[in-house]
Amino acid sequence: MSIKKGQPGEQGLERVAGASGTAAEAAATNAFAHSENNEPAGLSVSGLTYAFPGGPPLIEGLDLHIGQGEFVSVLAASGMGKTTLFRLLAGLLEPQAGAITIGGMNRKEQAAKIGYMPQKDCLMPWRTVLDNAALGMELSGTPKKEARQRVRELLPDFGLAGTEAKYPHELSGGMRQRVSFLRSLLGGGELFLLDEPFSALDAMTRVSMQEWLLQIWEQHRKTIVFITHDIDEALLLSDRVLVAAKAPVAELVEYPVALTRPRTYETMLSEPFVALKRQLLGHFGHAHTAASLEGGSR
Ligand SMILES: Nc1ncnc2c1ncn2[C@@H]1O[C@H](COP(=O)(O)OP(=O)(O)OP(=O)(O)O)[C@@H](O)[C@H]1O
Repeated sequence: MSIKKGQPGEQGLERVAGASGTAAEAAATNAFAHSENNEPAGLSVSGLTYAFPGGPPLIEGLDLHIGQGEFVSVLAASGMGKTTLFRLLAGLLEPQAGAITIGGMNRKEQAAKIGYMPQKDCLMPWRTVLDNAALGMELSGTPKKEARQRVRELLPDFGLAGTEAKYPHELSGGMRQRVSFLRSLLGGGELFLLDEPFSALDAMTRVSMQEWLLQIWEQHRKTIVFITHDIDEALLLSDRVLVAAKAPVAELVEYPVALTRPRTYETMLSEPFVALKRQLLGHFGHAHTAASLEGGSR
């Protein structure tokens, strides 16, 4: 099974977003855009099937393609198997059937390109920000001095200026997530699987992290697959939102998000944004909420 289109969009919302010309151009001129073997990091999944031992299938015959440089969110009800899908993509679980390729190559050969970020960051508590962030580069063979220099150059972009000698326990949740992201990026990460990375953050920090992630993505144009329960977050960030229709997950319904970029929090107040939100609320059966967004008080 494959991705199917969501309900027809409102006026101006039909453009199928994806690895656009601008994304490709950005990739061509960006030092981060390709890792050493110069393969792009589009993700393809075909016939993916998984069940936990003794359990019913959670994912059955799923096909999926995410283009190089795309930002795609996955929305689904709790327990549908989003984290399981990510763990399969990251190679932490083995599917019973199906293939996963990255840049046309088997996922296993591309493991170094995958940055999997679970909800809780996995920083090493005994390492400073500088040493945590440099770890990815060091593991991929870059001399320590050079890795540290690269980290120092990028700390300000990641909102981490002045933190290089700090330890994880001295940082806020948002700062820890940014160190973790920087480590993956510098380690050659091309495809980022972000599993509700902001869910543990307070509302204000979450907003600034969303804006920060958009800015970093626009600079570096990595491929990002993002799990969230939050429709606003999915729409603000993504080129496409994929919704799991029913269990087992055999197909994902696609909602292209053709809102202009760069996007900021103001975008969420715009009419096209609200129109898309109405569609998604409708998808999840919140007909009353969707109707009230139309201005009615039914
Ligand atoms: N190790 C495991 N063994 C058996 N069943 C599991 C295991 N891990 C998860 N499950 C089950 O698989 C289903 C999908 O879990 P998963 O964590 O992928 O869902 P999810 O969509 O990410 O949920 P949430 O949005 O609540 O995080 C759930 O019913 C869960 O109980």
